Amino acid sequence: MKAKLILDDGTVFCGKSFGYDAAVRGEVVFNTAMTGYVESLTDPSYAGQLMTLTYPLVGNYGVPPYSNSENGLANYMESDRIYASAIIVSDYSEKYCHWNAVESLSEWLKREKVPGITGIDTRALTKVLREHGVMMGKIVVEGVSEEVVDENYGDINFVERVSCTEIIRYNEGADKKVVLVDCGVKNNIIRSLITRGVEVIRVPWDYDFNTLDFDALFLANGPGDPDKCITTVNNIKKFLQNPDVKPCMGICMGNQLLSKAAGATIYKLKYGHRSHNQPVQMVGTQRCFITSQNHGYAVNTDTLDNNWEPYFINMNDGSNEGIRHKHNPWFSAQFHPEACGGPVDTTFLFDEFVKILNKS
Ligand SMILES: NC(=O)CC[C@H](N)C(=O)O
Repeated sequence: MKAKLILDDGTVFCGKSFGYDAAVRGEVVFNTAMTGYVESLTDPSYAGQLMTLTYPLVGNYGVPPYSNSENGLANYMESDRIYASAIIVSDYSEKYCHWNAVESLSEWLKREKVPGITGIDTRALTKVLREHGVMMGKIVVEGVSEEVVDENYGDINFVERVSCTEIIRYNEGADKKVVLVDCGVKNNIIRSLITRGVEVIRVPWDYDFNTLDFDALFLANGPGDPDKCITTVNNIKKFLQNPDVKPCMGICMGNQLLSKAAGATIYKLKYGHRSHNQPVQMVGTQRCFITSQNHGYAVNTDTLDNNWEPYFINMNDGSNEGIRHKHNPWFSAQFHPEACGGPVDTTFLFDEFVKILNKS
């Protein structure tokens, strides 16, 4: 079936539908990673976005099963469904070969009712987005209704849509308890905590966790504009003001929310960071890490309260990549230490967090 991608500035790209045949509207973003379409599609942080992949050949390693491990988390996915609104590729391969694949990307997209378009010059499209900045767009499929929900990405509280609605506990009974605020958490963050021997108490984004009995706080990733999460920021502020100081770590949206609680403001990047090779420098050292990232907003470091300082800085554009408190064990990263771009280059941050926690 013929399909078109129509950007809000009027640019049109023609291709073919290989996913679910339906029209969809969303924020068109690009990701330059060479692999990882399964993890990216199931990352709740992609909610509301049409994900363009610049790497041309997509689909050739198929899709793994949703098999669950004993803790109830899907083994090979970042959540239990596709969250991206659509996928845009250059050259879709229906044939696949991988020891763990059970179906093709097309079959999976169709079953989950997610549109996919192939035959698009995704590098040309990326040039448009880099010049103009990310923008809204829609995919329409020939012979199918073109009606779409007319919402603007920036107006929606996506966190509310993807967060869990009740408390879920993992590794119950472990010595130390970590409250994990679920703004749209990726499974590998939960796995990274469980394998380090702590109990994880996963709470909804707007839950006042300060009322619980716990030893440390973890702020997860999530979709959309962090300025929509006022309730979470107020809960974090309460946590930071508590004289009983407990460790805290944040990732991505977690970095943004912790920074907001520390007085900072947020701005939108022109086209975000979505790739496996974003270089970040640890401030005060000559150490540079190649990191995996997926974010569209950034922290304005200059607006941080005096008790805080930047922890990491992006070496491409100088934007903030993490913050830390000058005296208390509170820190966060804008990149994803749990993601396997490297594959384990920055997982030491989890070790650091649990080491502080076990000492406390
Ligand atoms: N992965 C994330 O947590 C993304 C955070 C936020 N939604 C952003 O785009 O900046």
